[in-house]
Amino acid sequence: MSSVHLNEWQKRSFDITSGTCTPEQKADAYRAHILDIQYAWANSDLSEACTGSLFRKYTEKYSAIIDSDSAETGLNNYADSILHLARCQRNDSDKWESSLTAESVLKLKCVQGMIEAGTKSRNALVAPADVNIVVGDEVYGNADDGHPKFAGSSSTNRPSTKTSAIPLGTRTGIANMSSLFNDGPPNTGVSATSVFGNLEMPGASSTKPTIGPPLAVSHCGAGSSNLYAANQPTLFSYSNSTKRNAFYGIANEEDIDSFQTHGQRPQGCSAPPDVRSYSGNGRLAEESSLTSFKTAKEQMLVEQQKKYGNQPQRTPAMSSYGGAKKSLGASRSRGAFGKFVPPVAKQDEDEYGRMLTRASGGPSSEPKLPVDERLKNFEPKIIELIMNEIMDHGSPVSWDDIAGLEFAKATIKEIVVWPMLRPDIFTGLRGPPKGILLFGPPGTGKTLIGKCIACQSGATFFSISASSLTSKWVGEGEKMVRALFAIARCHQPAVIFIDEIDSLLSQRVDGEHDSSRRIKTEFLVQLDGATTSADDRILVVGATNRPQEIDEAARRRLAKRLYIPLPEALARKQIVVNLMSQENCRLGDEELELIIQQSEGFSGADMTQLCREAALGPIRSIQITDISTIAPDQVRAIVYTDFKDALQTVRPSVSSKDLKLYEDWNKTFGCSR
Ligand SMILES: Nc1ncnc2c1ncn2[C@@H]1O[C@H](COP(=O)(O)OP(=O)(O)OP(=O)(O)O)[C@@H](O)[C@H]1O
Ligand SMILES: [Mg+2]
Repeated sequence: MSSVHLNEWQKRSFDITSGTCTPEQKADAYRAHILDIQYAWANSDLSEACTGSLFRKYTEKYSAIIDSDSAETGLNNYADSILHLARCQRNDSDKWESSLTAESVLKLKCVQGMIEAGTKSRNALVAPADVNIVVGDEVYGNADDGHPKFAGSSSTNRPSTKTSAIPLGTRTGIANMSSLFNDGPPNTGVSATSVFGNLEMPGASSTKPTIGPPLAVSHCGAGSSNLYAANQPTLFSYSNSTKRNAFYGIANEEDIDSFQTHGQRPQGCSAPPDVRSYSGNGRLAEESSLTSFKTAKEQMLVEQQKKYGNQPQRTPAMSSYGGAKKSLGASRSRGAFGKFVPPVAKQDEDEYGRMLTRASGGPSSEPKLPVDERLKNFEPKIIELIMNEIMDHGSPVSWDDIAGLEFAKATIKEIVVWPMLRPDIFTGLRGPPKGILLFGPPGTGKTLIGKCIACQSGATFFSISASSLTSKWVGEGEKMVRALFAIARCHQPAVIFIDEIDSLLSQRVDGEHDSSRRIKTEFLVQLDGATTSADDRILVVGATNRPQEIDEAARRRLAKRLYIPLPEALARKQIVVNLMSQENCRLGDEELELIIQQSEGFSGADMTQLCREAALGPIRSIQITDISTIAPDQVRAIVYTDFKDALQTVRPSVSSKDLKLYEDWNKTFGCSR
């Protein structure tokens, strides 16, 4: 070798042995050695014997690094970087276009051979990978018109472990293949006509009985039959479905049906070949079937068949091609309709009965047949809706939590609590009214009273909003109302609290939508107790801040109309004291009085808002930088100035004009003294 080469060689050898080289560098160095050896040999610098010896030595060293999967010393055939390399490669596959055309396919040697063989040889046409088809000796093509055909006569079958006899069609039972594929998949790119020319298929038109010899078919297993269904360029057909099924044996019936093409193709005609295999890679299915190669789809089908046995499996590729015949109804058991459940199932009704009985607190064995009977007239979904979504179990509220409103509280206790406790005393004229209307300005505690009734009355409490009773489905709203009262009757004593009742029972006007009018009417009927017995202990409590909008019929039925006014000074004081008792607050009596004076005209909600705002005062006085580190007990107490600041921003939400309206309505329709 030249001195230059030797120097380089020595340098590389030194690097390799120094121990600082990475496997990649070592591999490169050895590869360079090998190239040098080849180069020297080519220049006759090395003898053949020496070249062979060196070449072997360094190739072994090189391979030891390349093939080793050791992370420290090997490259594992560049496994880690191979993808990176691949990514760097230019890839023009998206620009690739198949060179196959209708003409070029016909010119393919294999196609030519097949057509030729079809005319001359009885065995040349179909030899799928997994199905051995033996055609009797007498079967051969009739080449009088140049088109391959099967002609049948008597034959002997080759013995097979699992055979099905399939008669071949005579010429009269042969359909033109081109007509069979006019409805074929558009993605084939090559029409079947062009693939096969005017190749005629036997038995496609099966109106006449086939008289040909039986075709012995040997199945290689479940998977193979499925594979067959997927790829078979089936150039024969079956005269009826029984025979067809006999042919497929244990093959999946849906797969078979997927061969049924749309439209004109007559039932019982031959299954189409998988034309995609012609257009996709230019290789005939016949050829592929002769090898053991399986595409991923084929393998999947085999796996599915193994997994699910004979259960019908719908395969997308197939259904996209055929399957029109069975798609109606057959697919109902799965897919979008698979989960459909009829809304009213007989057994479900009984289950609802039991559920309702359980929900009412009694053991499931407790006989409550009359109750359940009445609810059976309602759709379970409506009952479920009311049971699950309307029954309210909110956070506990006591009467003391409601500041002021002494008269309203006393009246409600009289109407709701006592009769519930002593139904035997509150009978006849002393019987409680069936409806209460709580009306007043916003934020005065009407909803709060409803919650308190829920907690304190001991009755089953239904808290519903008008929107949950109205439905976009015509007729559903009335059913909801009826179901609500029916369920309430099953759970007596019961309180039905309807917040914002004005939206449900607003005055009926001309041009109003029919469904909302019907809901109102139904509600009034139920409210009137027309359908309830006198002993029913159901109370309807409505709350509204728009009493003037309530229908006069509804107003009459809500006999106790209680005005829930703005809180008086004492009530406002109680709200502040209640809320501040949970906080670090230092307010003198005088300061408290000042706050109460300055909050004249505030509603209960406004007072709550004032306290919230004041509570933020100490936080606002903390430096922003200290906020993240300050301990909670270091935050200063809430003081009068915080309230003074809060009063600058919190204003009363009820105007004196609005207040006048409520007072007038109260004077006209209210029950307050
Ligand atoms: N009398 C009260 N005592 C204590 N807190 C009250 C009182 N009134 C109102 N509040 C406070 O105001 C909040 C709002 O009250 P609530 O929701 O009961 O008002 P409302 O009368 O139903 O108003 P709207 O008519 O707007 O529905 C309550 O959660 C409560 O914190
Ligand atoms: Mg309310």
